[in-house]
Amino acid sequence: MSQLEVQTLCKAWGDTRAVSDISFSIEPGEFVALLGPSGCGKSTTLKMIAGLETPTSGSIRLNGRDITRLPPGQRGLAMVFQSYALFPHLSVAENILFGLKARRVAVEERNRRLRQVTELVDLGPQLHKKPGQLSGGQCQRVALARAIVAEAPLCLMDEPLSNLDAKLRNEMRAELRSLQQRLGMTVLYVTHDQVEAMSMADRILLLNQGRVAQMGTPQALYSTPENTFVARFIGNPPMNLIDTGQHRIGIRPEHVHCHHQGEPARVLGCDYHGADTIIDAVLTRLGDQLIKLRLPGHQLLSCGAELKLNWLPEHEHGFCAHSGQRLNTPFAPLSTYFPHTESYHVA
Ligand SMILES: Nc1ncnc2c1ncn2[C@@H]1O[C@H](COP(=O)(O)OP(=O)(O)OP(=O)(O)O)[C@@H](O)[C@H]1O
Repeated sequence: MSQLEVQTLCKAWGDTRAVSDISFSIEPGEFVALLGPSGCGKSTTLKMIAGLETPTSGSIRLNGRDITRLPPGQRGLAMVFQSYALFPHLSVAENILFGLKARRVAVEERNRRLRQVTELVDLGPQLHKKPGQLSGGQCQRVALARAIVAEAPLCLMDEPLSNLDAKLRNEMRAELRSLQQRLGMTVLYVTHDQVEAMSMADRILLLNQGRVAQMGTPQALYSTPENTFVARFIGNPPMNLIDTGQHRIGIRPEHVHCHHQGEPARVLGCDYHGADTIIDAVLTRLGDQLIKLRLPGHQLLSCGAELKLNWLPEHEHGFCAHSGQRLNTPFAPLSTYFPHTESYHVA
């Protein structure tokens, strides 16, 4: 039985349809990232699962129990918020144990869980401090500890790392993921950051305009995007989409090579990233459509330089020019215009 089962969930405010017919399930111990651009309905979905927003229609089941209309306190869920939501006048220990006290869990049991969790999140020396005396990363650990001691069947996390600086965020991602795996926690994690979702999640639920664009493993979304929205949202720089009139052909920047035979292109500029260089060019025989390629190392190509670009036919993704849906039927690949031979790197 799935831990969480969401069926045809909808939320509308007047004419605004924030969430339309969302269905998905989460298995026990799974880490699912709820990903999508601003305004796609992530928070609304999370709030409906938490009981902070009433669905217009649809159902939510937790461990087989229908919780659609239950008040938040009776759902037995743990939550970690972006703002940490710590009580400033309570100590770290009191903050961590607040929920257990409210549920009248026995003192011995509370202390046992506190000892266990402080070791897990490395907060031992901070237990008597107030949140105002802690760093952002430590506050985040307190919020995590509070969710862990709840031992809830599902933990909802709403952009919990977005207030941390880039370095700490990276460290906390790895820490959080390893804790979740060690404890077998089931997590639904809201983020708008595809790197976070790709690196942490077992599966990603990608939303677009209140609907499910695709749900699957990070690899599935990357290698077989079901539509042009997924193709462009996952991957940085995004997948190139080239209109051929009949179809839209997708090619990832890392799959484009410079080649002595290939589609003529003119360089617009280079962006050096250390390990590689992103080159912007236009395809001169295809209406000057923009194409990006990722080449290893430091590439110095001047604006206006002429290139020939090629890629393997199996790296092409075909999409319907009108609906943007992935083509399951064979399509005429662009790369048949020029036979593939050994590629070379730009000097
Ligand atoms: N209380 C409300 N009343 C009316 N419209 C709302 C309300 N809350 C959200 N919306 C609308 O519903 C849509 C989805 O909003 P939601 O906050 O779920 O998006 P989100 O994906 O979480 O965005 P972000 O990443 O910016 O937080 C948006 O168009 C938003 O304006």
